[in-house]
Amino acid sequence: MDSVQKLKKNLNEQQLKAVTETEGFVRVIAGAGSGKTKALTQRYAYIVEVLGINSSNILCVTFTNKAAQEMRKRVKRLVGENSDLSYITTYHGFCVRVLREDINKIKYPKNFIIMDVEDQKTVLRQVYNELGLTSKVFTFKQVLRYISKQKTSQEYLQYILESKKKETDNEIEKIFIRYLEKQQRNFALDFDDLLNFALYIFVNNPDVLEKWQKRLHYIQVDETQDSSQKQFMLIEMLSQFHKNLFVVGDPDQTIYEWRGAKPEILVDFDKQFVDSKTIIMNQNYRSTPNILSLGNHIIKNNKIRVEKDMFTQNPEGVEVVHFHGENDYEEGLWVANEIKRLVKDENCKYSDFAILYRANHISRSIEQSLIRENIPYSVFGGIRFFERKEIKDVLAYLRLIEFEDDFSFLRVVNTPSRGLGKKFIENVAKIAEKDNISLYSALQQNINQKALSRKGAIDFIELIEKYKKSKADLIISDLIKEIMDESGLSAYYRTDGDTDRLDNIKELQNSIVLLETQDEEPINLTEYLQEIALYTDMDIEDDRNDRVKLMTIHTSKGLEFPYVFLCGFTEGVLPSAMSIKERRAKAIEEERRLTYVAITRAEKAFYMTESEGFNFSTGLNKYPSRFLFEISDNYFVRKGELSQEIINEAKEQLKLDASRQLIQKKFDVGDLVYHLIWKQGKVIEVNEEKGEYQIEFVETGKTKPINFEFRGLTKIEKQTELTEEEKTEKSKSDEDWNSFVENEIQIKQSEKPEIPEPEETSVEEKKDLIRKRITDLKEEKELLDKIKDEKIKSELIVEPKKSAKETTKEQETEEKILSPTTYKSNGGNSAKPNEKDKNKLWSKLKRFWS
Ligand SMILES: Nc1ncnc2c1ncn2[C@@H]1O[C@H](COP(=O)(O)OP(=O)(O)OP(=O)(O)O)[C@@H](O)[C@H]1O
Repeated sequence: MDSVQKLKKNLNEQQLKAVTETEGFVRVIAGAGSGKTKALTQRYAYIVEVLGINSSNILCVTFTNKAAQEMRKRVKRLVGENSDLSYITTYHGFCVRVLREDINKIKYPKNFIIMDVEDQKTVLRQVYNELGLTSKVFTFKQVLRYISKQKTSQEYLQYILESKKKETDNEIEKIFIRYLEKQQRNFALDFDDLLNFALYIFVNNPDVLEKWQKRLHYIQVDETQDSSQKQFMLIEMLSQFHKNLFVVGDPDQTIYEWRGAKPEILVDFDKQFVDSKTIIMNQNYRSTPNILSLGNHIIKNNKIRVEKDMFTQNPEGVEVVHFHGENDYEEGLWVANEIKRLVKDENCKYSDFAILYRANHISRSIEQSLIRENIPYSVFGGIRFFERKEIKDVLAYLRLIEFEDDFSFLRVVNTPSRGLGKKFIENVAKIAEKDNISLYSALQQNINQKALSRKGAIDFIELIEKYKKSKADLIISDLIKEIMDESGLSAYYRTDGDTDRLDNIKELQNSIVLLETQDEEPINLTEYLQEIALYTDMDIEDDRNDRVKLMTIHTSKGLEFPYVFLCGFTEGVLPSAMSIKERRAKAIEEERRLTYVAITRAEKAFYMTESEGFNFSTGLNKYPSRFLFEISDNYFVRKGELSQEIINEAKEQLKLDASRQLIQKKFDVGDLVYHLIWKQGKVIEVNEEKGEYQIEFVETGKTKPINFEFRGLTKIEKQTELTEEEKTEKSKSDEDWNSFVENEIQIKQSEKPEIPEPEETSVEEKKDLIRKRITDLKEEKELLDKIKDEKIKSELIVEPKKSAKETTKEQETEEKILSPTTYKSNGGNSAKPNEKDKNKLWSKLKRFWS
């Protein structure tokens, strides 16, 4: 067989097209399981073997290092050992190649340093020392996030590459500037710099750009849906000479939009490159028709996508199953038993199973069931639930209170930091050894000794003693809550900025509440800790390769497994509470794509499971995911009883959310608007499908996409300079506005609240609610005042007045409500708004609260 035949072998018609269409701009929309990797590697080999192009003239960009390695391995099999495959790389990898060759253009040495996160932290440590800061002000994590955010724009390059100086009073900005100075002095580049520097060199050195353009005859991009704007800008620049650009991806599998991925690059590729060709690879080789139709059925509900229906010629297979449990214990147990049954009846291995979830904390109940049922498992790209730091910390507090053991003492005595260092612990240890007592007793009995009598130590002893006395009066879930608050652990994890840790602790509480509500007898702390100890010390003898794999859906991207369980298919988990709260149609679409990714990982069987109970993250009862209700009954069979009552409640909840989500556009093209940060701008595009405006801001000259529901945007009415008389009127009306707001607060305090509150709310809680509402109301007023002040201060662009027809009555009222000064003219002589306006205002404020 000659090499052409070899490379065309086993390809379907679309794959063959993708392999042989080598010239021009080509886009391949490759659905899940359609053999994208196969097409990409064969195409690369085709260019080398059949067209005779040297591999050093082909750039192939992948999304991860792992994908690049895999691809190099496969290509090597096709083209042999001797080709240079170093241009099969990631975006970062390619930028390093460019910089190694051309960084001297910006007077950096070719042996510049690439910093990893640890190096970044070392630099920050130095900066903190110099500025006399501690991590109490900002954690490294917060600063690193800030630095990365600043580096999404290229502005900072002026400070390191063009020696522009910057003064600031802002603490975090000061840290950033020092960090940049240190980077510059050491010729050190962090990961964000790699792309920015390469782009900077290309933009400012046309000769360098041309050299690279001419060198790279063919460019291939994998997972294009996950590329960011800047990454694609680099590719586009490079492809401008030979104009051979091949992009492949699946917009339905975009799951990194939150991190800057722009699926539009792939979706609108044909618009950007009008002569481009599009190939749709829609034959799936991975899954059964049942699994695939479920995926197709769900993803159809997304609006931003390229229409494509996947098909397969694989045999029918078994039905998709939905299991509903009464609680997460039942859910986990059902999954474990189903795995055991299949291993026994279908003769499959544990490694054939993957358990996927949206959020890490979901693994807790599943892990407990797997351990109980003696099923070996490993957590892919993560840590087992009971081995996570935060869980161990909380349990150590409980253990110390119950058992006073040394391990727990050492773990928590300085967590969070109480300023008790190594020397201090050594002193305690000496006494413990001499008196043959526990470390805790040594400290407690000698707390008045000079060497031990530190504030941190005294507080710690007081805290533990308090709970040793009161533990009998508290249920364990309350005990954890109080410890978290009083020990400072809650605050510690909150400032750490890692919400996953707090979610995991809530999940631990959740599991205890479940135990407490299930058992008639109150559970005893000793028994509980002993049971938990079993989970932290798993000693199942097993073949390390034959284990069930647990992982998040994000980690599962690009992988395939015979049997897949999607667990925790619960509203508030998938879609996540955050995406629901943000109320962005876009965020919900990304969550739907995650569901699609999970479904399409399965080859033989797919299960979706969820359960009733209480969700600590959302503070609400658990209901099945909204996506489950999007699936018609004929696509799956149900196991476990899902009562009509739960279905009704869940749908009611969704209706509530939907009514909140129906956020209409408030502005039209041409409207002048005011943004709290970027000040004055003009709406130049309204995209109803995406729910966003494109706004060009006067001060920065930049255009930004702003969501419809963003509250910090107000319309600027046509306004001319106020006369003195008008200014006096205005200030009078401001007083009226203030007294109106005060008055409203009083009226509302005395009225029965319009928003129904749970019956069991205590008087204290009600007071808190009211206080919160008053604060919110005041904040709303301050916001309005600020906008109003700015409006008057700024020199406004005068736009031709709109015709009455263009502005609807409703918009008028809405805008009047937004603008306090309009009350003056609204009711004729009366400065106060009329009843109708008051009600409108009130409902607006209610919306603001909700
Ligand atoms: N023409 C073909 N004939 C038979 N099997 C194929 C063919 N093309 C691909 N496959 C098989 O289909 C499966 C999916 O392929 P691959 O992993 O490349 O898909 P993908 O498009 O990268 O999927 P995803 O985007 O969902 O991760 C693999 O097991 C692959 O070997």
